[in-house]
Parts: sequence; C-alpha cells; structure tokens
Amino acid sequence: MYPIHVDLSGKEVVVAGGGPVAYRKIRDLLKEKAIITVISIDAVKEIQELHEQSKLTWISREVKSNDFEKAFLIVAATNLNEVNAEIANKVNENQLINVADQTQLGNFIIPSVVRRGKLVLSVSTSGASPSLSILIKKELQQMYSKDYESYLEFLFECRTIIKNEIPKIKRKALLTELTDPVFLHDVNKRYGYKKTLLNKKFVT
Ligand SMILES: C[C@@]1(CC(=O)O)C2=NC(=C\c3[nH]c(c(CCC(=O)O)c3CC(=O)O)Cc3[nH]c(c(CC(=O)O)c3CCC(=O)O)/C=C3\N/C(=C\2)[C@@H](CCC(=O)O)[C@]3(C)CC(=O)O)/[C@H]1CCC(=O)O
Ligand SMILES: NC(=O)c1ccc[n+]([C@@H]2O[C@H](COP(=O)([O-])OP(=O)(O)OC[C@H]3O[C@@H](n4cnc5c(N)ncnc54)[C@H](O)[C@@H]3O)[C@@H](O)[C@H]2O)c1
Repeated sequence: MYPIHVDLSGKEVVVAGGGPVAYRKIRDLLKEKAIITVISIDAVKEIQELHEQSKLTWISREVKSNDFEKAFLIVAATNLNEVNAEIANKVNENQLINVADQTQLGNFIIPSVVRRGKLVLSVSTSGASPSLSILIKKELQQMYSKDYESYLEFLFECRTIIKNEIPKIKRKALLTELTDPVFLHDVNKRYGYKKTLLNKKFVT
C-alpha cells in the first residue's frame, strides 16, 4: 500500500454501519472536515448525537447499492461480512474504500496516528496487527513531545521565508541548518534565527 496524506475537506464520505468501529473512523473523519453520511440500521449514541447536531447525516436503514455513487471515500464497517464485501464490489475503481473486516477487499488502510501540529506520524502494519500499531503509536507519543507543534510552526515560517526571499542556490544549506535540534527546545534561538533570516533577505 502506498502511503499518502489526503485532504478530505468538503469531500463526500459514506460510512456503512454505525457501531463502535464506524464511530472511531467517523470521529477522525470529522476532524478532517469531510461531509459524512452514515447509513446504518441503528447507530451508537455518539453518532445519533452528531446527527442531531447536524455534524453528519445518519440515514437509518440498510445500505442500498446506489448509496455510494457520489462518495469520494467509503468505509464499510457493518458487522456483516457479506454486506461489506458487496459494498466493496459495487464501488467504482476510482473511489477510495476501506473494508473494516476484510482489508484485502478495500484499497486503503486506516493507520494509527500521532499528531504534533503539522507533524503527522502514521503507523500501519499492513493489517497484520492493529495492536502493534497502537503500541508503536504510544512509543512515538513518548519520543515526540508537544514541543514539536511550535517547532513545526517555526520550521514552516522559516521555510516560507527562505522559499520566497532567498535565491535557490543558497536555500538547501539554510533548510538543512534549520533542523538543528537546538531549535526544538530553545524558543530564543528560534527567534534569533528568524531575525537573522529576515535580515539576510535584504542583503541577498
Ligand atoms: C489503527 C486503527 C485505526 C482506526 O481504526 O481508527 C485500526 N485498528 C484499530 C484498533 C483495533 N482494531 C482491532 C482491535 C482489537 C485488537 C486486535 O485484534 O488486534 C483494535 C484495538 C482497539 O479496538 O482498541 C481489531 C481489528 N482491526 C482490523 C480487524 C479486521 C481484520 O484484521 O481483518 C480486526 C479484527 C476484528 C475482529 O476481531 O473481528 C482491521 C484493521 N484495523 C486497522 C486499523 C487497519 C490495520 C492497521 C494496521 O495496518 O496496523 C485494518 C486492517 C482495517 C482498517 O480499519 O483500515 C485502530 C487503532 C487506533 C488507535 O488507537 O491508534
Ligand atoms: N477495522 C477495525 O479497526 C476493526 C476493529 C474491530 C472490529 N472490526 C470489525 O468491524 C465490524 C464492525 O464492528 P462493530 O463493533 O462496530 O459492530 P457492531 O455490531 O457494533 O455494529 C454494526 C453496525 O452495522 C449496522 N448494520 C448491519 N447490517 C447493516 C446493513 N445491511 N446496512 C446498514 N447497516 C448495517 C448495524 O446497524 C450496526 O450499527 C465487525 O465486522 C468487526 O469484526 C474492525
């Protein structure tokens, strides 16, 4: 599987099933500002509440074959193997589909994720062991402190200045210099560096 990070804002997502597994996926999809429709005979109370708050649309019935036509991304998470398999069979080859109980029938896997602002660390075992993914995620949570969030903002700001203001030939060295670990914890060093960078822009 080819790992990519996809922008789901404003995209139509259809989730089949309304149990705890569907809800876990929905919670993360909502953070991505996807437009979510849940089609499920019944649904856990969290999904019902999200529907009442107009944060998603829950249609309370069995899935039908044309429910998925307009979806950019589909999650098949009913508790029935044959229903999930039928959904995978119906979608067209340009749609993204995750099948919660039969990975091989879908074309993407949902990883375990650690977020530190712009830093996104995602772990997958290619379906071999979700439990190991969770364990590795916890190790990464320990290794990558919350400091990374503001550090990434600093890196982003500096890189934007470098890309916009510094001639191409000088960029690579500056971009490499930026990843010096000294900037991770020392906010004053970040401030100093940014000032130097802004000065450089006028002399180059
Ligand atoms: C990471 C995470 C993302 C998420 O779902 O948000 C995720 N599973 C999580 C939790 C979890 N899943 C399971 C348990 C029980 C313990 C265990 O069995 O180990 C727990 C633990 C718990 O619930 O605490 C059981 C399980 N999972 C799958 C099957 C079906 C099968 O294997 O065929 C079964 C057996 C069902 C049964 O018994 O019938 C399938 C998949 N689960 C995946 C992802 C994909 C592979 C990821 C990878 O490549 O590693 C994949 C292939 C499909 C997919 O969903 O894309 C999320 C952790 C979020 C976090 O906390 O970070
Ligand atoms: N991928 C994962 O991370 C993972 C983890 C654990 C379990 N699973 C698998 O995911 C599936 C769902 O787990 P769960 O605990 O949420 O199950 P669940 O039984 O709690 O919920 C199933 C949902 O599917 C709905 N449903 C059933 N048939 C339907 C149909 N024809 N049309 C529409 N909705 C229908 C039910 O109303 C219910 O809301 C199971 O097959 C389980 O083995 C996947």
